[in-house]
Amino acid sequence: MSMTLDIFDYEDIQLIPNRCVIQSRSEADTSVILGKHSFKLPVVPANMQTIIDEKIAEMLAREGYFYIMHRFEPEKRIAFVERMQKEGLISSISVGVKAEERKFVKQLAEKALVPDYVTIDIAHGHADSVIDMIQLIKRVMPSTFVIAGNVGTPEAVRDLERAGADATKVGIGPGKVCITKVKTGFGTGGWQLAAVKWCAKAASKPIIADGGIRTHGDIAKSIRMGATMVMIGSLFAAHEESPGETIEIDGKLFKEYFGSASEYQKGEHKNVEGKKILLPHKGSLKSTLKEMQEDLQSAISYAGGRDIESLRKVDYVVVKNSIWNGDSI
Ligand SMILES: NC(=O)C1=CN([C@@H]2O[C@H](COP(=O)(O)OP(=O)(O)OC[C@H]3O[C@@H](n4cnc5c(N)ncnc54)[C@H](OP(=O)(O)O)[C@@H]3O)[C@@H](O)[C@H]2O)C=CC1
Ligand SMILES: Nc1nc2c(ncn2[C@@H]2O[C@H](COP(=O)(O)O)[C@@H](O)[C@H]2O)c(=O)[nH]1
Repeated sequence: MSMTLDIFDYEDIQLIPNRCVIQSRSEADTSVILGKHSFKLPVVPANMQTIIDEKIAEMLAREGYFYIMHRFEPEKRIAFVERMQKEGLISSISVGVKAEERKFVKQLAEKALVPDYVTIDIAHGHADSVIDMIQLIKRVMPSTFVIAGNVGTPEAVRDLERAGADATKVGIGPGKVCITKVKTGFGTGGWQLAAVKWCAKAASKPIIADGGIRTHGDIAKSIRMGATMVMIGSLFAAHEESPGETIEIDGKLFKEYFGSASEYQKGEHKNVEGKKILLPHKGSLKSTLKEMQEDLQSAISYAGGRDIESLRKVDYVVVKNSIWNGDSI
């Protein structure tokens, strides 16, 4: 097979502006539809233990944002889904693929406790185990929207879609606390945006671009390359509400952010593919979400449109490592 693939990442791309048709950025509509629901932003905080907890999940659901609860306190998931559904909020959880996770899915179905969204969250999502899990969920809870991942190739997207996935999550190793690329030699780190484009071309259902987002502008770039939604860890870490531990160093506050495959998550040093970092304490999560929305509204105005769809058609240039040009925010 011969293939020509343009290789670039977020910092190598600039989108080209079009004539503006709105009077104010506040007119730009940043909402997105995923499954049966519409959300305020095409952005979801990573389903990681230092990024989201039940309190944040509830806040996001109430405020109209998409969320995916992590799977690292498995025993709490049934009560969580029950509570969210009782309160009329969207229920969105994660599962793995091991035997106890299959049992858990069957338990949900037996209780007729069907989450709106279930994300199958494992490192190497192009796997028989994931295909089996998609098929199980679709058999016992057909109305659940299944997100499967993570993958990094069109073949994987097609296989998971064929198995019944409603969306696939793209990104092997581009994450801020990821060490997969150095531990295994594999991944989309350094060319994640090109991988999103490559996978999106093969997809017939939504793609979620996962990992490597470092600036708000990267959200618009992901959408341009075919993503419906963007999953973000590091930009959502270290907020007032964030679950990670707060640490004071020389009078400055930091918060921890660790990988789901790190020893801090696993409690042992086995198959470690993640690390822990400390990030300067940020303000409130709500203020970051507000700024993200304003920046995306501005991006839509540069695209010459009124909504997210306008970002999908803009021209772009590849200018290697150009955007920082020695600057920082
Ligand atoms: N997006 C990314 O780039 C990455 C994300 N992660 C995150 O880390 C967390 C832990 O992931 P993961 O270790 O998959 O979860 P689990 O430890 O729950 O593993 C899931 C199952 O898949 C098996 N498995 C895991 N990796 C492989 C592999 N490379 N080949 C064959 N079987 C495999 C495991 O068996 P066994 O452990 O015995 O092999 C286990 O049975 C997840 O939240 C994931 O999203 C981790 C790495 C990369
Ligand atoms: N290789 C690993 N990837 C991980 C791990 N834990 C989470 N992740 C992935 O990173 C993104 C978040 O990326 P960011 O650049 O926005 O910080 C997350 O959604 C996972 O897909 C890990 O331990 N190893």
